[in-house]
Amino acid sequence: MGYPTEASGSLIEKKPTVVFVLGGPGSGKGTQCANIVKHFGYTHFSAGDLLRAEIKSGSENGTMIQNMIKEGKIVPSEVTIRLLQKAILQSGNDKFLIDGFPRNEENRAAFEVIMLIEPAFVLYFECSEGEMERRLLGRNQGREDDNIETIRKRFMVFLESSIPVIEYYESKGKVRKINAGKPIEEVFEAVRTIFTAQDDKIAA
Ligand SMILES: Nc1ncnc2c1ncn2[C@@H]1O[C@H](COP(=O)(O)OP(=O)(O)O)[C@@H](O)[C@H]1O
Ligand SMILES: Nc1ccn([C@@H]2O[C@H](COP(=O)(O)OP(=O)(O)O)[C@@H](O)[C@H]2O)c(=O)n1
Ligand SMILES: [Mg+2]
Repeated sequence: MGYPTEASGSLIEKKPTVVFVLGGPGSGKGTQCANIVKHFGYTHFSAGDLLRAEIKSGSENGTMIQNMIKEGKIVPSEVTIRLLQKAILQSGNDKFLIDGFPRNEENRAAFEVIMLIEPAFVLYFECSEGEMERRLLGRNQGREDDNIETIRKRFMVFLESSIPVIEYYESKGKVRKINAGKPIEEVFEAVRTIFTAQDDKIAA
C-alpha cells in the first residue's frame, strides 16, 4: 500500500506517522486520545470502536465479533486490520493514533506485514487493576463487556497477550510509559510533554 504525495513535481511514497496507544481496559486510552486529537492534529481510531461499528453495520462477521467481545477475546487480526486499513485510507490525514491495537503478537506482526508501517512510538498507560475496574464499572456506555465477569477475562488477556507486545516495543526503545492512575488533566500533562517532543523531532 502506498501513500503518494506530490513533492518537487515527483510522486514519492510518504508513510503516515502512527502512534499505538496501549494500556489495560479502563486505563484511559480513549479519553486521552480525544485530548491528543484536539491539541496535536492526529486522527484517532479505536480498534474496539471500529469492531463495535462493524457489529452494528450488520456485517457477516458481526456475530463472531460480538461473541469475542463478550468473552473479552481478541478478534482475528485480518478482521481488525481490514477495518483499520479502510479507516486510515479514508481519513485524508497522515498522523494516526491507533488505540487498543496491537493487543497480541498476532495483531502486531500482521499489521507490520500488511501495512508495512512501524509505529513512531507506543504510548503505554499504566494503571492498577483496582482503578481500572472502578472506571470500567462506572463507564456507563452500555457496553456488553463492562461487567465484572468479562472485565476479569479482559484483565487476564491483557496480562497474557498485550503485555508481551509492550515488552517487544520496550526492547526497541519505543515505549513512552505514563502513570495513568492520576486525574485526567494530570495524565494529559504527561501526554502533552511526549507529543510536544515528537512535534519538535519532526520539525527538526
Ligand atoms: N484519569 C482518569 N481518572 C478517572 N477516570 C478516568 C480517567 N481517565 C478516564 N476515566 C474514565 O474511565 C472510564 C474509562 O476510560 P476510557 O478512556 O474509556 O478507557 P479505555 O479506552 O482505556 O478503556 C471512562 O468512564 C472515563 O471517563
Ligand atoms: N485489537 C483489538 C481491540 C479490541 N478488540 C476487542 O474489543 C474489545 C474492547 O476493546 P476496547 O479497546 O474498545 O476496550 P477498552 O480497552 O477501551 O476498554 C476487546 O476486549 C476485544 O474483545 C479486539 O479483539 N482486538
Ligand atoms: Mg477505549
